[in-house]
Amino acid sequence: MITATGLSKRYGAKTAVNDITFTVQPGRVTGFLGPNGAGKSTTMRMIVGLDRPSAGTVTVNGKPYAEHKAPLREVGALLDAKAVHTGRTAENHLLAMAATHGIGRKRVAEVIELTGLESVARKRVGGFSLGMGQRLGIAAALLGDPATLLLDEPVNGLDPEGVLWVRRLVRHLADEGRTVFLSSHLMSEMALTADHLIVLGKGEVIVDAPVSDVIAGGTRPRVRVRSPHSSQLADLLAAPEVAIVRSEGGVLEVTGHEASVIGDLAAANGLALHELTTQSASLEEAYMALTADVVEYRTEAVR
Ligand SMILES: Nc1ncnc2c1ncn2[C@@H]1O[C@H](COP(=O)(O)OP(=O)(O)OP(=O)(O)O)[C@@H](O)[C@H]1O
Repeated sequence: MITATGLSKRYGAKTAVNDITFTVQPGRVTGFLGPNGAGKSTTMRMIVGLDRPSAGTVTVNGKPYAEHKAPLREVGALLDAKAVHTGRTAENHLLAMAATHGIGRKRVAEVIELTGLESVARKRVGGFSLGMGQRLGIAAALLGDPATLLLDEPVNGLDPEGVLWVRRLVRHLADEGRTVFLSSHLMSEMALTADHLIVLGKGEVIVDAPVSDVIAGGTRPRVRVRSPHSSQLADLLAAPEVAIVRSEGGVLEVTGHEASVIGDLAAANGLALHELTTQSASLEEAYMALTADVVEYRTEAVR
């Protein structure tokens, strides 16, 4: 479990993190989101004692990181996959880390296997691709079999098979009762991986809620209807709070009516339907709506 209470970090005049309070619960995957510069990396660094809070506290499994006698056994962190001695082999890197905590060769071999690094374990890390570096970072995070995992952009640089592997791995770790806290800029991936979301904007928590609530709250569901009588149907569906977009092939995109209402209305008027689908809203849309006011580095629309 990770608990932040009134946590702040200032760099000179710049407030990177402003009085945030949140708990990352065990047994579920919590996604950590926010626009560039929102304070995610700063928060993660404070969690693992790499940055000192200007105010407030953050604990991992009940204690500040620095007070744990064997921190690798409490929290495994993937913060910067490139922060590895490039002259070492992957195996030697893991053995060196393991030695600081009295972790044996057997566990090193286990995490190498778990992360699919067997074929490159004796190669120098300097020659690793981004994806291999990520796998090594995840292997290092898992080394101490920790109850809490902190993964900053774990799918960065991974191929589709690697992305799927991370998704399954974090799900498995959460199902074992561990606390999993991960950041990603890939909303579609986050929607598939996380159970709960904490969203930062300009150093403050703007959302702390289940993924399903975030998606449902940020967007109105759309229903796609296809009918040979689409014009007649559109006239019947028209109402002040209802938006209808007509497309080719007798397709209507309806916002403001549930699929059941549309189906019943069509049946009552003897209008055949060839398709009636509720389009699930995307996390990306909900996220964009939520963070529209807190984006610090705005880009111009491409013309
Ligand atoms: N060492 C530092 N000195 C001064 N300012 C800093 C320092 N580290 C971070 N900042 C500032 O603090 C703010 C938060 O940065 P942080 O890297 O935590 O954001 P982030 O949410 O991780 O962003 P990104 O998605 O781009 O990684 C930014 O405005 C950043 O410029």
